[in-house]
Amino acid sequence: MSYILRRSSRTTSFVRGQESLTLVLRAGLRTKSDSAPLPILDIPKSNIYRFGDAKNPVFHDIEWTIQDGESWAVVGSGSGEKTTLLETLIGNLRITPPPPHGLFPFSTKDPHNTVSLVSFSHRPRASGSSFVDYTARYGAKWEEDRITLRQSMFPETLPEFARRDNRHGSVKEMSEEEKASFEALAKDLDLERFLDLPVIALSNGQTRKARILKALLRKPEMLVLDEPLTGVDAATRPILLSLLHSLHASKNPRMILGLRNQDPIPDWISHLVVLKGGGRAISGRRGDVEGSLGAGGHSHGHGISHEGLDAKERPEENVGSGGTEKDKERRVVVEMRNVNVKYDDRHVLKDINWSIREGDRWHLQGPNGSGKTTLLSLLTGDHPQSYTQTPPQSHLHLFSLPRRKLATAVIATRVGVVSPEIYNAFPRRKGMSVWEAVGTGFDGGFVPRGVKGVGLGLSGGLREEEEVWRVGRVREVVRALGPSAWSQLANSRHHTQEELGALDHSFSQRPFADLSPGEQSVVLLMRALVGKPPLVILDEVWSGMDDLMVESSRSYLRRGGVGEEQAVLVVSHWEEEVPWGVEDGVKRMKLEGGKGFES
Ligand SMILES: Nc1ncnc2c1ncn2[C@@H]1O[C@H](COP(=O)(O)OP(=O)(O)OP(=O)(O)O)[C@@H](O)[C@H]1O
Repeated sequence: MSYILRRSSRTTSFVRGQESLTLVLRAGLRTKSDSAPLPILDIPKSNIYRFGDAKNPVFHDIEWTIQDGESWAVVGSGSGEKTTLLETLIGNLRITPPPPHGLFPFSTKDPHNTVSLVSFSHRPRASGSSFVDYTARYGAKWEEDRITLRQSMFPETLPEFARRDNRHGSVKEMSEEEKASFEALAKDLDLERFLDLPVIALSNGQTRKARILKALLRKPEMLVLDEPLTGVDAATRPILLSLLHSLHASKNPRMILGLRNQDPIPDWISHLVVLKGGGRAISGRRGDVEGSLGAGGHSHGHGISHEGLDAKERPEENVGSGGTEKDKERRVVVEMRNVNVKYDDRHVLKDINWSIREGDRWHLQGPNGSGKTTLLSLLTGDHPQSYTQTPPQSHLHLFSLPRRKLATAVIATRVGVVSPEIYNAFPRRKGMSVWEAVGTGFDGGFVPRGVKGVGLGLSGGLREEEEVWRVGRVREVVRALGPSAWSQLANSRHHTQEELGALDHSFSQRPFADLSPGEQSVVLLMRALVGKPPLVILDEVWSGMDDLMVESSRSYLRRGGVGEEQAVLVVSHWEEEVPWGVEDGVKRMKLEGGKGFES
């Protein structure tokens, strides 16, 4: 059976008082002695609201019941609605009217301990207004940076200074049996060999698996995993899915998965909630609702042109690399010869040889932990070992100069980066507008500078001509990648170019910190492109974006958003995420066992 859940015209009639989360979850809790089998999850026809907003339901007429033995996934475009619905399960939103038998009728536990949510759909936000130093992992300096994965899992083993701040959660001391099951799970997740490494040293994929392991240690009755496959390499995906299946089958714990439209749905999923956008959803048996997948959010050709993509040439800023290189054809942007990175006895990159030329389109591939992020940190000059690649053993040239002859601040102006690290580190400072966030891209910093919010250049002041060019560029990227290309409003009816321009302009004035994760990802893409840097690095660039954002950004990149004089390096575990295909001349650099293989 399937249900169509749609926007109600009489939404206010559903609004009740501001019940506390616990009351909502506990309401009418039945005991195990009742004769009918208790559903696992029970949301009878309800609206769902954010706390503090009793007028505008996020979801309308939601009906979602999970019976014992069923296996559910919630599928949606981008992270927005999917993550919000999943957050409802941990009490972050208000269900009205409240479920009469509690949200989880099967559980007699305190509802707060029934369910854990681990979300990979977008990266955790930086803690606040300050910048987070993501380069710390390349040369852990602080005591806190040395805490190992094992210590973070078993707080009783933490050194005294770390126990005090309680940042590592409150996992209770475990029995020998529990410890054995932990070791087995760590082995299944291929985390065993990383248990005694500093947490900060783990790669993105390793960190994600560690978060699942940590959630399992808390022994929830239900584990909700939002996009568990994001950032996981192709070989690990089936292993991870099979582990999740066996845990779910043994009800230890039960699972609900959140998946993106484009993710493959595991065979063992029997039921789906398909989010349709605008607070609507279809739920039911997989066979009944699967046909509607992908129908929402995949609108094409909504008549939006991306005019003015060909920015006039950027005036050359004198950064010590000579001014004539632009005239030379297919200049070498990066040159690596026998590049190595080691941490004590861990040899992460071995004799890498790689030349990146202007106009190149590269797909950097490799399993989790193979060294992709480490390699990128050499290109951005963030890694201390970028300085030690010196002749005769090795050689690292960036923009035709030995790395040590280029200040890191100069490199930052020449490499535009989107990455999980930048997303995490970027400050969510109160009052920083989208315009200013984009404008930080010119100088590669994290703090808006200059009266016009387009930076001050390396010398601390801009020539008028450069300032005019920068202001024009911010306008241009906001116009090309802004909401006129992807918002529901822009797609709801025909708009004039003027109206679309106004929509983008008002977006550029919004506080960056108030944007959804998908919108923030788009803005950080604008930031990476705004200065037309000779090298653009797009590492997990689509993370958190919804389908229309991905579609419009891909199309922009392919249609002149990056010029032929720019080199682009895309890092992704999914071939189809690379905006260019082999027919466009995309080359591959694959890292495996520390070595690089070009194809
Ligand atoms: N400071 C460190 N000390 C020891 N090992 C480290 C340190 N920093 C990183 N590593 C190890 O280097 C390896 C490469 O990490 P890196 O983050 O470059 O991998 P990756 O290919 O980007 O992985 P993913 O796809 O998961 O993001 C990992 O095994 C990681 O644990």
